[in-house]
Amino acid sequence: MKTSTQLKKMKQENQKIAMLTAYDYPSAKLAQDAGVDMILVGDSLGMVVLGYDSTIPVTVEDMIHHGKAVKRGATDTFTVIDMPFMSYHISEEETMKQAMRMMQETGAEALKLEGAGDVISIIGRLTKGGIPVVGHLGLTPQSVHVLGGYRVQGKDSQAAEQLISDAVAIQQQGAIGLVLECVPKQLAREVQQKLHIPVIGIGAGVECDGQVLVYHDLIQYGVDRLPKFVQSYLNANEQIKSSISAYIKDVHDGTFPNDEQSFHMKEESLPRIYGGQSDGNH
Ligand SMILES: Nc1nc(=O)c2c([nH]1)NC[C@@H]1CN(c3ccc(C(=O)N[C@@H](CCC(=O)O)C(=O)O)cc3)CN21
Ligand SMILES: CC(C)C(=O)C(=O)O
Repeated sequence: MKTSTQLKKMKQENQKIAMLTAYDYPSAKLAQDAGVDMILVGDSLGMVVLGYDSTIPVTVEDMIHHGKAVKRGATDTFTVIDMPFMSYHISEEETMKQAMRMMQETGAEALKLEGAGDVISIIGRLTKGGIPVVGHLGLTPQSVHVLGGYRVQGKDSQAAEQLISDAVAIQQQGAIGLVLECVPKQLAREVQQKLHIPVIGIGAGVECDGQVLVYHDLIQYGVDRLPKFVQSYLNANEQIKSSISAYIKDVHDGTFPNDEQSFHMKEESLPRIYGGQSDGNH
């Protein structure tokens, strides 16, 4: 497993970090087997797996349930899990309790928290408690209704400067990494150069220290609209649908199952289950 120290070293040596989300045992296992550097149990879970139209309905319970499955499939990959909507905003005590549960029950290596403001001091508290934290700035989907939609952030100089100072503050609190989502590439480059912790981008250009994508976007699985920043490598939707159609046809046609896919018994065993019909006396 790559540790947070090794991930920081990758940045120093200009080695790009490939991160991918996973939400269950098979996605985690395949991501690990393919060799991803880090896994994110993102709260995008709510949208791509649970069918909500935002990440807001996702609960700590949901994250733990899926996080446990991911860690069973990714025992040897550094795994970050999202603290969901409002689970780190009620009070410091509530935040610490939920963070403790998420770490202890899932076995994840780190937690990710969106935003700055009050979140900055919380990142310091969690770090002091022994929990590695990844920050998340730019488009922070848990605030979609405050931001007024899933839109590019940090486009004017004031917003860009605020984002840079937030990034520095998050690093000062001990964060081990930062996700930058949907910001202009020039701003991402600025943050990448300013920080010594890895900056992982999504819709933030190529000059980040690494990239993260949503698993279901990468393979086009169950999603039908892809954001412009996604690179997709497979159309699982088409392949899965045509496989299921072929199965339906085979069942309807009576060509599945064939004889080889069926279980057989010896002829002489038949009489008993048919009530002994073949002894000739009935
Ligand atoms: N399937 C999926 N992929 C993701 O990357 C993702 C999620 N879900 N859910 C949680 C957040 C929400 N994200 C999103 C969702 C939509 C856009 C989007 O439609 N963006 C527009 C740009 C709009 C603008 O120009 O300001 C785009 O065309 O890409 C971006 C990020 C990223 N995350
Ligand atoms: C899009 C990534 C960065 C994320 O936060 C998620 O998957 O929830």
